[in-house]
Amino acid sequence: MNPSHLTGPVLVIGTGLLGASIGLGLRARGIDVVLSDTSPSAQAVAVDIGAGRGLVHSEALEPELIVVAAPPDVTADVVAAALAEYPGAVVVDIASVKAGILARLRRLPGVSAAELSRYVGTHPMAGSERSGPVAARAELFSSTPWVLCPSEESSAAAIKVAHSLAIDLGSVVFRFTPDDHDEAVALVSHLPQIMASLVASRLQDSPAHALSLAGNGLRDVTRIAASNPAMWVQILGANAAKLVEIMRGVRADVNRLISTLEAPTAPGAHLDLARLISEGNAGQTRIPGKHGGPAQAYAWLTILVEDKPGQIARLLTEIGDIGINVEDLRLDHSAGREVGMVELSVVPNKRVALVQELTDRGWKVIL
Ligand SMILES: NC(=O)c1ccc[n+]([C@@H]2O[C@H](COP(=O)([O-])OP(=O)(O)OC[C@H]3O[C@@H](n4cnc5c(N)ncnc54)[C@H](O)[C@@H]3O)[C@@H](O)[C@H]2O)c1
Ligand SMILES: O=C(O)C(=O)C[C@]1(C(=O)O)C=C[C@@H](O)C=C1
Repeated sequence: MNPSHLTGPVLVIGTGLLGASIGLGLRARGIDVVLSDTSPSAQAVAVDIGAGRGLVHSEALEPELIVVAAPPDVTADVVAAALAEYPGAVVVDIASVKAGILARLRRLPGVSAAELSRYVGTHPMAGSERSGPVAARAELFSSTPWVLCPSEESSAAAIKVAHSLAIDLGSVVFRFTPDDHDEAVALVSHLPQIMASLVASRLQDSPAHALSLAGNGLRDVTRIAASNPAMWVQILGANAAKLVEIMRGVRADVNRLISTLEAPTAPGAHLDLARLISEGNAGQTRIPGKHGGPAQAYAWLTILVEDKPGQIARLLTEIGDIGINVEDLRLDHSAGREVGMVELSVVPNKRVALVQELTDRGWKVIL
């Protein structure tokens, strides 16, 4: 592991999924992490999983960096309080929306331009549909984008510390204005959340026999529909104007598609359906691959495993021994059969070798 750019201590305020993951990642680099949360149980769990030590209010703490990882609607006020209480620290927040937080900070009485020079708004593009410190992972940020949105007031020294945090946690750093950030995440993060929730909400009252046929298509599209409503109310509300613009385009497409499906044999109907799918193909191939690099189509293979403890661990250990990197992994079960299916992807030029090696070792690979 390379030496850390941060020296610490780092105070993390808000020790849920993101705050505790940041704590775990920094602790793994040996940095002193101090944790604080308005929920004593969230703070205690974060301490218990090793994300840092609890803040002791009598301690004369002089943090190098404060990371505000609280919900978006309290973020500006928590940042302001941190700037005032720790005059030597750089303060970053990691909330999912940026322009509104900066605007509120500038409006808050008592937040001077000098104080704002120590603040940088940031957003790690990594997370999960789960909340709370129990779901935290030290590796959450590895190879994922981390956006820095410095304001005109942010000092070069503060931006450098924010940059160091992202780099120490293994992220790829991007720099956007707060407004450009909000426009980008409306499309790549907030719209997907809305579409996942819309699709999943159709399932609420659907007959159980229909759901028993659910496969990976449905799971892929709805994973994030399990996200925390309280958090997303704040995110969507704070980015409403940017979202409305995109959703008007979605509405026009949905209306067009409804008209097409109402007369599926009419001239041009098949062409319109083909257009939907191929426009989707064109957009999907533009999604970058890991490490912020160019899009890469991975090759998938499916391995049948006995449905008993330890089989998947054994499979992954053997793939590790073979020396091929697994890029993605999905698990599935055949209804009513004592067998599981592990679907995994690798870079295309490793697929044949992996199939051969696994077959030689007795695994049943479905091509
Ligand atoms: N979940 C994601 O996928 C994700 C990804 C990137 C960024 N974010 C952003 O990170 C932040 C935290 O999200 P999360 O998923 O970790 O949420 P979470 O619900 O898991 O944790 C939030 C924590 O903040 C605490 N908190 C609330 N008010 C506080 C206050 N005034 N002072 C101190 N602590 C307070 C809560 O008790 C809770 O423990 C949010 O701003 C969110 O927009 C989330
Ligand atoms: O992987 C997920 O669960 C996420 O959706 C994380 C995700 C995203 O949209 O990429 C969600 C919201 C955050 O602000 C940042 C990351």
